[in-house]
Amino acid sequence: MAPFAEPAAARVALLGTGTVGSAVLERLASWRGSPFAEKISLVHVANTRQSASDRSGLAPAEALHRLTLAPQRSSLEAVEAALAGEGARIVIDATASESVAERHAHWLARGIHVATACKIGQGTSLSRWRAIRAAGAAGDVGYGDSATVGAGLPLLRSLRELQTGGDRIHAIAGVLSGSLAWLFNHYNGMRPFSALVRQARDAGYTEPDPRDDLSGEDVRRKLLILARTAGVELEADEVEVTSLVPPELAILSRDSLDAALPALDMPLRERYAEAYKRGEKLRFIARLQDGRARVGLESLPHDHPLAGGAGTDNRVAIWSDRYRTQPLVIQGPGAGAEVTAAGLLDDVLRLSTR
Ligand SMILES: NC(=O)C1=CN([C@@H]2O[C@H](COP(=O)(O)OP(=O)(O)OC[C@H]3O[C@@H](n4cnc5c(N)ncnc54)[C@H](OP(=O)(O)O)[C@@H]3O)[C@@H](O)[C@H]2O)C=CC1
Ligand SMILES: N[C@@H](CC=O)C(=O)O
Repeated sequence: MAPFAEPAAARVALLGTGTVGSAVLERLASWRGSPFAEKISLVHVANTRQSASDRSGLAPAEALHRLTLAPQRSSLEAVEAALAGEGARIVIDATASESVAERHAHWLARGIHVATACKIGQGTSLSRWRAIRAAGAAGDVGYGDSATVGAGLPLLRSLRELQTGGDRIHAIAGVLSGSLAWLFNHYNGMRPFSALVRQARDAGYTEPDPRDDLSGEDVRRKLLILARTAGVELEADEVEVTSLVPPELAILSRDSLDAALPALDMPLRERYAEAYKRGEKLRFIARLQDGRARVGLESLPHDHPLAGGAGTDNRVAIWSDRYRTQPLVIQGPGAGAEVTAAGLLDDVLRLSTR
């Protein structure tokens, strides 16, 4: 390379073209002609069914169309070959896939950066979290996880910066689910809760299976990521989780779920009525303190600091050495395609110049 030549654009593979993946493509397309676009070359796009690769770059606005025409079946084996070439290599994980998460450490070990919205990599078993951390450190590659908690809100970044500045994290508490925040901000006992769940799903706030939100599993993963980032290396089963999903709903296949959602209605109407009588609000809260972690629905006084916010707002309080009495509070939209895609692409831009 000539001494002052521009570095090659980072080569990017996007896995997942659903709610978040499509928004990533839209944001990339909106960068056309801007300096951001020059930093990134999209060379591979895949969902579960198909994949399309082009070494000279796929136009983001046409990527979904290229995918429908692609003769190539989707295979995770193809990702490395598709990324081969000069410049930084980055996988964007916009799936909710166990098999994609299982490969994060592998890609890092091969010198490929990973930017992920999926929490299964860092938010499930401790051994997988450690494998990802170790592979990233050994390969001097980056793992972009901003979108995994708070859909890109500066939560993980703040925890890391506080610790880099010498603080110990004492406790974390707050609303970590955008869909549950939206549900409890809108539920007033009049419309059935199940109807609101359908609306949150259709707006793209829930996980592909909304039971992952309602059961507290998604919040468990986020709390595990926050706790581990704060130096509290918990195993998944060390988080006490109280689910909102009745057993008869939990056992159903995804295909039969929609019709059975009204099973949520009566128990939540009762919880709401009790809270209302006391002048309180229902909020789905995650708490970490003294190495103990728990997640579940709480009834909070209406003026409680964690009861505020609107829409899909996450609201998270962090206590540390410098924020000993009054916590640092971070609030903002915690779900939705656009903010999540923006968080992912912030990470991609950072990784592209590492
Ligand atoms: N929605 C939100 O507000 C937020 C979501 N996230 C996370 O983003 C991720 C994606 O969520 P969302 O877009 O809503 O989910 P969707 O179900 O809309 O999209 C998932 C996509 O992943 C694809 N996919 C699944 N497995 C594979 C695989 N092995 N290889 C390639 N593609 C695969 C699916 O393919 P196919 O189309 O063929 O089914 C689909 O295109 C989740 O992990 C979620 O937790 C994080 C923050 C906020
Ligand atoms: N389903 C999640 C989406 C973001 O992680 C949520 O509701 O917070």
